[in-house]
Amino acid sequence: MQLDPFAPALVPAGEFSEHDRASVYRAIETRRDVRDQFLPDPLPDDLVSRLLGAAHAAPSVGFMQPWNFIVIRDPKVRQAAWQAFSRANKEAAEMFEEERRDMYRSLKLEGIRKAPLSICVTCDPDRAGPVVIGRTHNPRTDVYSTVCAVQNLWLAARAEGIGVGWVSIFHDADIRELLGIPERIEIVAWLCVGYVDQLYHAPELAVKGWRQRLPLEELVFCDRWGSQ
Ligand SMILES: Cc1cc2c(cc1C)N(C[C@H](O)[C@H](O)[C@H](O)COP(=O)(O)O)c1[nH]c(=O)[nH]c(=O)c1N2
Repeated sequence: MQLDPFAPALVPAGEFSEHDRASVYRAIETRRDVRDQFLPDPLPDDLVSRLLGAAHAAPSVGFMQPWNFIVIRDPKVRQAAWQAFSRANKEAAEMFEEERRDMYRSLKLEGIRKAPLSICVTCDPDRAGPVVIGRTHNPRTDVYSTVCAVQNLWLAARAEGIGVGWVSIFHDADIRELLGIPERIEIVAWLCVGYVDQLYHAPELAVKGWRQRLPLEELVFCDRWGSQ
């Protein structure tokens, strides 16, 4: 898309009404990682386009826009992804200390088959050539940018009544093979996406006693690492 050369480059920032502002914070505060609450209703194409548009509006290093979105509806592909998850999840359980293992196994950590749609988000490190503004001294900023796209999608989905669940318990090679992703492309996220009518009031891992939200004051330093 070409920019209109006659349009003013700077426009008034505009104000958010109190209601607008509250809506943004409400989306942020009530966004949840969804695993089991997905409804089977299919997502209309225009809705999916809006979510992808929100993702594509994310900031990116040097305006690199390194993302791709693989939209997966085929139940056979989702079934195969679930099998890959199951294999990795069995291995994952073994990595936790014995006292935590049973609890880990009791957690639901994906909604791959229940959600009618999955979106695999990838990062192309070569999208903007070998030298990119802002990435010259930290090559990982391409992935950071892609994660910003995921978060935009997640928040837009919340406002649309759509739940999103991020699944990362996979062997990279399994997903690469399943979706035909070339080696040079980085797999960033597998997102389960679907309508929801109920959400946990707090992170499910907190509700289930796995881990609680940390006090913000402990995470904020003044002027120097460790100084509060
Ligand atoms: C990079 C990354 C990877 C994962 C996640 C998140 C992120 C950011 N989360 C979701 C995670 O558990 C969740 O965000 C936290 O527990 C906080 O809960 P809310 O997102 O606030 O509901 C997640 N959840 C899950 O059930 N299975 C998973 O494999 C993953 N993987």
